[in-house]
Amino acid sequence: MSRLGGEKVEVLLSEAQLAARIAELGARISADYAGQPLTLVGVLKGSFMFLADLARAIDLPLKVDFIGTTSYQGTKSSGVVRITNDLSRPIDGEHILLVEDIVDTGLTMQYLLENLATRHPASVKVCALLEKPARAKVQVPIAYKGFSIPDEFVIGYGLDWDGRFRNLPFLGVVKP
Ligand SMILES: O=P(O)(O)OC[C@H]1O[C@H](OP(=O)(O)OP(=O)(O)O)[C@H](O)[C@@H]1O
Ligand SMILES: Nc1nc2[nH]cnc2c(=O)[nH]1
Repeated sequence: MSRLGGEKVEVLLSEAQLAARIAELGARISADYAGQPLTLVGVLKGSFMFLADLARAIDLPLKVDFIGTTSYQGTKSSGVVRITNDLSRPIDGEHILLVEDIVDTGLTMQYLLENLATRHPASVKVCALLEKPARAKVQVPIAYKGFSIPDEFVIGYGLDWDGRFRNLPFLGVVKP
């Protein structure tokens, strides 16, 4: 059995499309933060693959940390964001780039932006691989965005469906 586990999955963004866009984002981030110390904060679990590729596309002496959040059961947001793993150290005075796989309702990012602001960083911006504008419940400023996508539940490249499919190297949609 393959990593699709027998499900029919349609490719929305191929490995090559993801890689090309991430190279562009990395170049922009490298130029914008040149000469400044930058810390990438990956939002677990969904961002692990994106962060690994983005970090390698950024030509700066980076620091990397992670914060874990959860709010989805299956394909539904509970609306309540919970931190499952906190940052490993204080971030006061640091330039932070939150690295997120997807901004859907926007509730996770809104919660994290408010939470990190209380820790007195020098700046906090958002880099999101995907945005689903049709589902936004709150507006979140995304400084670096990979793709806007239609209102479909997507899987792969870090994103799960009930914990599975994070290891697909592309972004897909499950077909019935
Ligand atoms: O904009 P929102 O509607 O808040 O959705 C976005 C969040 O949902 C997913 O995380 P999830 O809570 O499923 O946890 P996971 O990353 O561990 O899969 C995704 O990784 C984002 O963090
Ligand atoms: N896997 C997955 N997680 C999400 N969290 C918020 N939106 C999505 C989505 O479309 N797919």
